[in-house]
Formats: sequence, structure tokens, C-alpha cells
Amino acid sequence: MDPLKKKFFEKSQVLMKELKALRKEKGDVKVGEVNLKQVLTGMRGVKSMVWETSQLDPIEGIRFRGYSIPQLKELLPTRKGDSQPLPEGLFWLMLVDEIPSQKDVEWLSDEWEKRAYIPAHTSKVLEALPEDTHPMTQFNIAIMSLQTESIFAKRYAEGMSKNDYWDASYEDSMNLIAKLPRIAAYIYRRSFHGGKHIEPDTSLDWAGNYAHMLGIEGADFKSLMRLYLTIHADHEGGNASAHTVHLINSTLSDVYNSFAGGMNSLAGPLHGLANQEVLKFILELIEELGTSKPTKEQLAAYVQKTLDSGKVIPGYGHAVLRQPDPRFIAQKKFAEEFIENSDHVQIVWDLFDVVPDILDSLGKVANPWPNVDAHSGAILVHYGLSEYQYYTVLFGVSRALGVLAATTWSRALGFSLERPKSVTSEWIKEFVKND
Ligand SMILES: CC(=O)SCCNC(=O)CCNC(=O)[C@H](O)C(C)(C)COP(=O)(O)OP(=O)(O)OC[C@H]1O[C@@H](n2cnc3c(N)ncnc32)[C@H](O)[C@@H]1OP(=O)(O)O
Ligand SMILES: O=C([O-])CC(=O)C(=O)O
Repeated sequence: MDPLKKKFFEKSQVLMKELKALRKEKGDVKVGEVNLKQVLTGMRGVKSMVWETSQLDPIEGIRFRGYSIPQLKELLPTRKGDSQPLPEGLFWLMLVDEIPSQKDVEWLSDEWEKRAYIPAHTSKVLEALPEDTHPMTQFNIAIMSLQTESIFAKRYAEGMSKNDYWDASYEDSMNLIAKLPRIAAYIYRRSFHGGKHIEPDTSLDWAGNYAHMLGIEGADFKSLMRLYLTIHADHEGGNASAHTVHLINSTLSDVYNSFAGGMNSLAGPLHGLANQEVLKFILELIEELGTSKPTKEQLAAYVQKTLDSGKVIPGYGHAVLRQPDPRFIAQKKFAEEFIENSDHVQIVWDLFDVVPDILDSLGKVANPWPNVDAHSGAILVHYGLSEYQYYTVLFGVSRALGVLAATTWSRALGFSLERPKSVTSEWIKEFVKND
């Protein structure tokens, strides 16, 4: 058994027994209440699942196994000569709740490299699609085409014992994560660079090699990718993509089916597609105002006009957060350190000064602050990745780390099929009649 898998098995056995005992002894303890507003507005705040890998605080933002993003930047191993954390380190931490050593992350980079093989039919399936198919659609179809490789599905068909679900899920998760940079880079090159693909550089780490296969050279872009793929990885279990993966996997549908479902959630403009919408918003405002150096007054008027036309301001607001997203701040810090004189980045910073007051003035927006998606596009454009239709694929590659680590836990802990209760509006009216 590989060292990560062995560690995971030992830890998950202990927690599985603890949770079984808790369920038996304390199963009736109330952990919250649900009111009508929550039923009518997307179940905000309803505690309804266990998600080991990260937890979100409305003010502090995300913590991965208790560590904030600034702490991870201090603690996670980096590649020699680079200052940004390696996503391999975050995956290790999320899976086994330990900060890995340099040797551990090097082992994981090598292990993913060994598992990165893409079957020939995946490129055939992609080549059958029109080149202008949205990259998220291509990403999803490619993931579904890889389902032929599912060890879980194969072993289930052969009569696998319940006790081995975690093992097959671990193998599928490791294999899928390993393959994602290759299929994601393949999609980018076929969509935007005439199908001129770039051979992997197997001496690089997972994120560095992805940056290389995208065709954007330079140490700073590799560094950005390491940061980007770390900070987008997980946002507890209730966000739409994670929850979709969790729901699908609870039926014992394999990791490939589950992750593809999650990516369809991520492809929505209120969720992960917002990063493409933000850059589109910035490009359109430059076009309409006729300048790439708009004043704050011009920006404010443009934002107001957008709201008046019944549209949201992409990259602003959040279902849970009530402060600027620490992932936005992490990207702002990166841009301050590495990027000089970018009009797009300056617009992002000026919008940060302008938008919150305007959203607040509407009197209904719970969180007027920027989220993770408000910043990423402007940095990517700076390095030459200007095709914003592709941005959510980058997000998806990162999100695999969190949701697949969490899914491996779900199978190890034997979580049940998800099946909450729905009611009709008739039922609601009747229920609240005498209140
Ligand atoms: C990775 C991520 O998923 S981060 C989120 C990415 N999404 C975006 O950036 C899209 C823009 N933002 C939004 O649409 C929302 O803020 C969401 C979807 C993220 C959160 O939605 P909710 O939890 O329902 O937000 P909230 O409770 O503040 O909504 C109340 C009202 O304010 C509006 N509102 C919230 N954010 C914004 C915004 N950025 N621009 C304009 N109006 C907004 C809502 O549309 C809603 O209006 P309504 O009552 O007329 O329907
Ligand atoms: O937490 C959420 O609802 C959305 C989000 O920021 C994410 O999934 O990264």
C-alpha cells in the first residue's frame, strides 16, 4: 500500500468507529433548526453534511484542516526557488490532516505523473466536438469519457465489499486528479491554439507541468498556477460543485460520474463561471467607456447601469462570506508582488473601491465584497491567458483536489445515500397558517 493510502486508511478507520459510536449515542442531539426563509432561499446555513477537508467562516473565510490561506503559504512545501505552495501539499493535508514534508510532496508529484496516462478514446471523443464547444463542456465530456477507467465501477460489478469502497475511491481519485492537467491543457490547445499540443515535462510538479502544457512559459506563471490551484481547491461541502459531487457519490456512482456532475455545477455563472463573467465585464466596460484607464466615477456609473439593467455584478457577493474573500486578497497580494502596470489589474482594484458601497446601497445584498472570481481573470490576461471561456476549467482542475479528497473520506466513513425532504408550496401555506 502506498504511504498516503496507508496513512489515510489508519486515520479513517479510527474516525469511522468514532462517528458510528456518536451516531448511536448522540444521534438525537439537535444541531440546528430550519426556518421557512432557509427552505425558500437555497438552504443557507442548514447543517446537513460532514465535510472533513475544509470549513468556511463567514468572516475569516476558508480554513483547510484548520489552516487559513496565509498560514498555508507559510507551512506547505514549495518547489525549490519558488515562493508559492504546491497543491500536492494541500491535497496531502486535506486527505490525512498532516502538513507533508518536502519528500512527501515529491512522492505525490511522481505518483500523479505515473497515473497521468490518457486513453486514446478521450482525445477521439474531444476531436468529435466542434472546436468552439465551451471548454467546460469539453472538460465534462472528457471526464465522462475517462469513466471507462473507473476501478470503483469495475470492482463494484465484481461484488466488492463495502469495506473496500474507500480503497477503490482513493484509486479513482488519485488517477483522475493525475489526468486532469493533461485533458485540461489538451482542451485549451485544441480550442485556442489550433491543436498544437505540448508534450508534458515530467520533471515538473503537477501545477508547473499544467502551466507548461498550456504553453505559457516563465517561472512567474508556474508560480501563479501553484497558488491558483491551491486556493481554489475546496470551500467546505455546501457550495454547489462540492455538494453535487457529494450527492452523486452518495449513490455509489463512481468518482468520474460524481466529479463530472460537480463540474456541471461549477459551469454556472452564479458559481465558477463567474471568473469568466468578470473578465468579460471588464473588457466590455473598457470597450464601452473607450478607455482602459477609467476613473472611479466612470466605473461607478457603469456598475450602476449594469444593476439597472437587471444584471448582477460578477465577482461580488457570496452565499456565506461576509468579508472580502481571502482568496481575492491572496491574488491581490500576488499581483502586487509580481505584476507592474496592468490596466486590467488596476480596474479590479478600483472596482474593489467602488462596488461595495453601490451594492450596499441596494439594501438587499448580504455581502457586498469581492469573491475569489473578481481577481483571477485580470492576472491570467497579464500572462497571456486571455481566452476567458477557459477560466472555469482552471478552477475545475483545482476543485478536484478538495472534492475528491472529501469523497474518499465519505466512502471510508460509510456515509448514507443523500435524500433530504421536499414539500409543496401548498404544504408550506398550510403549515404556517396559524403562525
Ligand atoms: C466561486 C463562487 O461560486 S463565488 C460566487 C460567484 N458568483 C458571482 O460572483 C455572481 C454574482 N453574485 C451573486 O449572484 C450572488 O452574490 C451569489 C449567487 C454569489 C450569492 O447569492 P445569495 O446568497 O442569494 O446572495 P444575497 O442573499 O446577497 O442575495 C440577495 C439579493 O442581492 C442580489 N445580489 C447578490 N449579489 C449581487 C451582485 N453581485 N450583484 C447584484 N446583485 C446581487 C441577489 O441577486 C438577490 O437579489 P434578489 O433578491 O432581487 O433576487
Ligand atoms: O462557497 C460557495 O458557495 C462558493 C465558493 O466560493 C466556492 O465554491 O469556492
